[in-house]
Amino acid sequence: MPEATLPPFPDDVPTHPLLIVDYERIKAGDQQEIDIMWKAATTLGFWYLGNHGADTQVTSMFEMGAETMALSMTEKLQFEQGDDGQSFGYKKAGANATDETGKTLDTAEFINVAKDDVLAYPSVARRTYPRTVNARMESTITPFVQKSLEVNYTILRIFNDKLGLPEGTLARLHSLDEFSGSEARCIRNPPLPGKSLSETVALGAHTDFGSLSFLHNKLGGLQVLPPGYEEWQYVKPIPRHAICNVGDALSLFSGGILQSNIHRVVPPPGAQSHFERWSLVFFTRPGDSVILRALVEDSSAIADAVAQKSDKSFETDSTAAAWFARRVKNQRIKNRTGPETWMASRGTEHKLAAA
Ligand SMILES: O=C(O)CCC(=O)C(=O)O
Ligand SMILES: [Fe+2]
Repeated sequence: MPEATLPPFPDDVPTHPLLIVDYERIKAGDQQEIDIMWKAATTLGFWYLGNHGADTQVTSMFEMGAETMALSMTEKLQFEQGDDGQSFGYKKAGANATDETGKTLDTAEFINVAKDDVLAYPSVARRTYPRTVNARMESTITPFVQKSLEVNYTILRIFNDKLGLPEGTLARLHSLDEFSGSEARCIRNPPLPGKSLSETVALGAHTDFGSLSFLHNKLGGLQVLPPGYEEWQYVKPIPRHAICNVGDALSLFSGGILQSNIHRVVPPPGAQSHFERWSLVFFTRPGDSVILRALVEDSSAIADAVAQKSDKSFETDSTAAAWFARRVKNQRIKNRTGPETWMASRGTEHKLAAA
């Protein structure tokens, strides 16, 4: 759907402001701009990123998503991610719980494409995909993934420096040569007019599992629960601006200096609620074998941060692959035995909430 036909985000709905960061400036080393991003990443963990240069790739990815979601359910289900903790592939709407009660299911369907399959194409690295994905692998998905990798590795390089880590530390933990959970995701959420908000949570409250998320959306619906707030706050989409956020892995590596904040997706507000909501994310996640723990030996700033939070643990004893599989698996409603299953799908939000 052309953007011009979508109603604007209503002006009587409160939103949570995010800092705006210019990608070209941080890439060029502009310290003032880097300080803005650092402030955002160490407080809420969310910021807008303008001037990222990915607009064409994003538009094509939404076309790929529309072509994929238009396939028959029978065809899409051949590529479903399943109940074993595998993220790559198609996820049908209603496959996941949205809270500990297990009473409401998610309303979003999405397609996840592994960066490993994109980089290996036409060889199959992790799994196969619907024909609409294969048809656009070279023309659309590879350029989007390459661009997203460039953006996220630029941000990782800057955080590496700010955290006082030896050069290349974060890059090595996210090596492109190692299999990882990094993936591109295109999400479709249908309009559900007349249903109450509690029945229509598109994606339940969560922190992102990996290190960095590069998100593109057009309609409202994304909400954050900033530290110290009791009510969810909408994040208003700004045209041609991505929303970037820190995930649990990077928060753990940094000893909690970088913040991985809880968020969820609900139907778009006001007149926007009558429209399908599409969003697109590239998730950068650590290499599968990397243990998620604070890098205390590599940075005195991280060691100090951990020492100051003696009531929190930044040692997970978990590889990135196991962390990711545990969380994906335990939010699947098929695997639910009780509230403990939901708790088993959680990340750092409880441990770090009162930091
Ligand atoms: O659709 C959105 O705006 C956010 C999606 C999200 O949080 C996720 O896929 O992890
Ligand atoms: Fe998320």
